[in-house]
Amino acid sequence: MSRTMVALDFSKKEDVMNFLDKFDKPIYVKVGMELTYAFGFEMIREIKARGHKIFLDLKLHDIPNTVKNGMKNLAKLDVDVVNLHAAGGSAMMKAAMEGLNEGAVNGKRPLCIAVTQLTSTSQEAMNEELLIPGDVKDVVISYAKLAKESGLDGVVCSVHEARAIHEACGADFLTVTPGIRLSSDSKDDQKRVATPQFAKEEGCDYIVVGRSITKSEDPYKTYNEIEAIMEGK
Ligand SMILES: O=C(O)c1cc(=O)[nH]c(=O)n1[C@@H]1O[C@H](COP(=O)(O)O)[C@@H](O)[C@H]1O
Repeated sequence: MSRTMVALDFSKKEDVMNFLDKFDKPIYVKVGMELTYAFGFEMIREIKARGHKIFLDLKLHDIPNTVKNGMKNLAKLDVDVVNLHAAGGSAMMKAAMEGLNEGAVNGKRPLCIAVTQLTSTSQEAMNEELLIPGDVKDVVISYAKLAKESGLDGVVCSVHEARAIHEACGADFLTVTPGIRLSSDSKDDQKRVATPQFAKEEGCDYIVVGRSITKSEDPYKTYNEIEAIMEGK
């Protein structure tokens, strides 16, 4: 199965389906706020029916009881991965895992990963706007440790932190890395970016790629080129 999760950040349902029509084998896709808020969970069922794996990226962040019950309902969708913000703290993350276990379908719950610091957050913004002192890498590692202690399966981080997270939390602790750009691409709103090649070298388990694939001239070709790098072919 693919190590490239394609962010399906499309505004029209037909664009999603046209994109998926190009693939004759299952891939990993990420469904986020844009699609879910526009089309609801029906979209999840349609994508699942085509055999694709789904990372449902709704980044929960609320009081523990609310997150627990929200996660219980997300688990019932039988998606492969869900996420939350580590900034919600250990009580929230532990509650999320309880909810996921309660909602598990046939004894199988989705994997749960914690967003550490968004890849659109720069060192300066973290220190000066969010008032979190220190080095962004150290903060990401400490959030990753908290997520691990809270029973989560991994984190969302930038490529630049993935190696240190594996060293601190173990090789099995998943690192899922957005902020991926080809060397010719614009960074857009992302700050902590890296190429697929560097992600592969740093041992990232999965990369999340949106615009570099979906806005490329030939998305199918670009996907295959990126996936070949991740698979080391
Ligand atoms: O949780 C995420 O997926 C996520 C976390 C993060 O720190 N940064 C980040 O970009 N993402 C998501 O990854 C995707 C990146 O899209 P592109 O910048 O177009 O490749 C978007 O759907 C974001 O919502």
